[in-house]
Amino acid sequence: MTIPEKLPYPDRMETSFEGIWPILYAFFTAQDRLDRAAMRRQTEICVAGGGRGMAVLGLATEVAKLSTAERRAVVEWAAEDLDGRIPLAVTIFGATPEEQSEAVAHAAANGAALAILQPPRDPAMTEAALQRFFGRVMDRSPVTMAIQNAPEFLGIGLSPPAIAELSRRHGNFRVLKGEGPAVLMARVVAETEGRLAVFNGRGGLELPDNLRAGCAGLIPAPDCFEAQVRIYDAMRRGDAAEAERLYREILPAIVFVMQSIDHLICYGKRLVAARMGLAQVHDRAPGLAPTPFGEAAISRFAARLGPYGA
Ligand SMILES: N[C@@H](CC=O)C(=O)O
Repeated sequence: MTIPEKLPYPDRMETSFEGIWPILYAFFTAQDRLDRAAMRRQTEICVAGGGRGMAVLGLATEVAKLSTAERRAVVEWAAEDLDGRIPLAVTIFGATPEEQSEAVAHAAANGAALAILQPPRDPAMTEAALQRFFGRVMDRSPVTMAIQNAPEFLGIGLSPPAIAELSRRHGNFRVLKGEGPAVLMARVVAETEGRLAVFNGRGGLELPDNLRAGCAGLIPAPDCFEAQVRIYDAMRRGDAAEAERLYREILPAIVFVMQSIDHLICYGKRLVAARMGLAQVHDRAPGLAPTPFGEAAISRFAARLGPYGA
């Protein structure tokens, strides 16, 4: 795909980047193909449960295990299923700026409001080289840009001052998707001086404290995102006591699931499947195999959370 210098897509700057934007898991069939029906069902759940937006192709979507054709299918299905009801954010995966620019153009052509650049999986890359890499993709992008900063999960990332510098250099870099403690998010918020809407992930760990730190919202997997929408709303109307009460209810499930990304993919996906009424989960290798103990825990959490409303 050729990337035109200036792309004819509409200005999407009006999207308000705040609130809870659940990110889809990748569900597979017994034949190891993406499960179209389960992907559609997740989108319906995200809309019905009050997602302010929806995201695809992050760590929860197992982006690194998908082929280019599968990544494109996930974006196209999400756009088709959302049908403009809430905005779509697409995580961008690729080893070179050119590959990432092609994925950004594809996301934009499918109406994405936000493209979230994941660093290339090259832990040897210096911070300055990573800034240049992101900058090259940002300069050619027709959509609002974010980066996913998850050094603990990806082995590569930017420090708060480097994020701030990148945001000063590139006016279309307006959102940060972090995966880190609330204390770190507070630093990023302070250093970027209001230029970025800062989201955290990590399944929603520390949600009330993330909001106190100045985060605009959260990009969690859908495990218990409707409760996170209620927590977000309670914090925004100043009812911290209610937010903390709701947070205490979901915290055991979040802690259980969010032990690592492999754990999230194995058990978080099973929690969503149980809540959706999906009888079986087919894992794509390589990945963590569930144990009977883990599956029993997921059944307990699913019973406590109940089926999704949609
Ligand atoms: N933000 C994560 C999910 C967990 O919070 C992602 O990128 O998938």
